[in-house]
Amino acid sequence: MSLVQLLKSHFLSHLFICYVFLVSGLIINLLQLCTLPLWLLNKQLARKVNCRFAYTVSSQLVAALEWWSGTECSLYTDPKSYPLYGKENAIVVLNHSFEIDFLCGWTFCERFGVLGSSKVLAKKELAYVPIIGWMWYFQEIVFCKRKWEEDRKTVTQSLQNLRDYPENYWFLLYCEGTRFTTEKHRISMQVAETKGLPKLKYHLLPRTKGFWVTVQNLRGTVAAVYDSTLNFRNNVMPTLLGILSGKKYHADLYVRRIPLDVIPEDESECADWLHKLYQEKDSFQDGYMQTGRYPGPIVSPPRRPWSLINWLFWSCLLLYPLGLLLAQLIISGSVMTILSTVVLCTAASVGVRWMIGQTEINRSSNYGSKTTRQNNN
Ligand SMILES: CC/C=C\C/C=C\C/C=C\C/C=C\C/C=C\C/C=C\CCC(=O)SCCNC(=O)CCNC(=O)[C@H](O)C(C)(C)COP(=O)(O)OP(=O)(O)OC[C@H]1O[C@@H](n2cnc3c(N)ncnc32)[C@H](O)[C@@H]1OP(=O)(O)O
Ligand SMILES: CCCCCCCC/C=C\CCCCCCCC(=O)OC[C@@H](O)COP(=O)(O)O
Repeated sequence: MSLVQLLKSHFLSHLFICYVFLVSGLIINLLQLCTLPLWLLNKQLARKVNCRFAYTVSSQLVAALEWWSGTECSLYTDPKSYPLYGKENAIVVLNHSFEIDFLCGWTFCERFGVLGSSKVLAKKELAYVPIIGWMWYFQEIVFCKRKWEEDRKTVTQSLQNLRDYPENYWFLLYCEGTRFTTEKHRISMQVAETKGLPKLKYHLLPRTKGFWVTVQNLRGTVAAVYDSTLNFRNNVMPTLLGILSGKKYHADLYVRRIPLDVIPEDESECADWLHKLYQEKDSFQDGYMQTGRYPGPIVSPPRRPWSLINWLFWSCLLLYPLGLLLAQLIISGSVMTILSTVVLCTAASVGVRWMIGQTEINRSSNYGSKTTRQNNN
C-alpha cells in the first residue's frame, strides 16, 4: 500500500475531513442565518450571497469525490447542446439507483458553474439534516412530504418563488420518488401492470405529479429538460464511505437536452410523456449494461480547482484552533477536560455517521414499498 493510499484510508484523515466539514458547515449555517435581515432589504442580493455560502459547503463533498477519491465523471451528450449547459435554467430528470448519485449531480453542477444555485425536489425529512438541510432552507430548495394532497399547494408556492431567481439553476427531479430496491421495483411494476404500462427493467415507475407541477410552474423561466441517466463502470455500487476512504469510481452520465416547449401542458398528456421518457431511459440502461457505454460522443467537462481551493482554505483556517485545543488539552492534563473532549468528539463522529447514513440505500424509507400510501416513512 502506498503512502497516499494509507493516508486516504486512515481513520485520522477521515476524522479531519469530517471536522472541517462539520465546523465550516455550522459556521456557514450561522452566516446564512445572519442574512435574514438582508432578505427584507434586498432579496436578490440575499439570494446571491446564499448561493456563494451553499457553494462553500456542497463543494467540500464535490472535492472529496473529485480530488480525494479521484473519481472520474464522463459526460455523453450532443456537442450542440453542450455550450448551453450552465447558461440556462433547466429541469434535470435523473435515475435514482445509487447512494452517491446526488453527489455526481453536484459534481456536474460544479463543472458547469451552477453548484451554489442548484435545486432539487427533496423529501421533507432532509430539511432537518444539520448543515446540508439547514443550508437548503436558504437555498430555496423545494421540499415535499410525498403526500400529494399536502404537497400540491406548498410545492406550487415554492416553485413560483423560483420564477425570479437571479442565478441560472438546475432543478433536479428524481421522478421515481425513492431509491431503487428490488422490492420497490417489484411493487412498482405491479402498479405499472394495473395501469397498463410497459414494465421497466432498471427504473421504478415514475411519479408524474411532481414533474407536471414543476414543468407547469417553471414554464417560461426554464428552457429545457435534461434527461440524465447515470451509471458506474464495472457494475460497482459506490458509497459515500467509499469516497471518504479514497476509493476511485468512474461515473458515466448520458444527457439529452429536450426543449421545454415540446412537453405537453395537459396533465395526463404530460404524464404519458414522462412514462415514455422512462421507457427510453430504460432502453439506454439496457444498452449500457450490454456495451458499457451510452450512444453518442463523450464531451466531458474538466474538473475545476475551486472546490479544492475552498477545501484547503477551510482546512488551513480550522487547523489552527484544532491544534490549539489539542495543545491545551495536553498541557492542562485535566481528566475532566480530556473526558469531555472525548465525549464531544464521539458525539460529532456519531452525528456525521448518521448524516452519511441518510445516503445509504439500506436505510431507505419504505415509501413505494406498498401500493397504498400507508407507512410512508
Ligand atoms: C449536463 C449535466 C446534467 C445533469 C447533471 C445531473 C444532476 C445535477 C442536477 C442538480 C443537482 C441538485 C441537487 C442535488 C442534491 C441533492 C439531492 C438529494 C436528495 C433529494 C432527493 C429526494 O429527496 S427524492 C424524494 C422526493 N422527491 C420526489 O418524490 C419527486 C418525485 N415524486 C413526485 O413527483 C410525487 O408525485 C409527489 C412527491 C409530488 C407526490 O407524491 P405522492 O406519493 O403523494 O403522489 P403520487 O401521485 O406520486 O402517487 C400516487 C400515484 O402513484 C401510484 N402509485 C402507488 N404506488 C406506487 C408505487 N409503488 N410506484 C409507482 N406508483 C405508485 C398511484 O397509483 C397513484 O397514481 P395516479 O395515477 O393516481 O397518479
Ligand atoms: C467532505 C466530506 C464530508 C463527509 C461528511 C459527510 C456528511 C454527510 C453529508 C451529507 C448528508 C446529507 C446528504 C443528503 C442527500 C441524500 C440524498 C438521498 O439520496 O436522499 C434519498 C431520497 O432521494 C429518497 O429517499 P428514500 O430512498 O425514499 O429513503
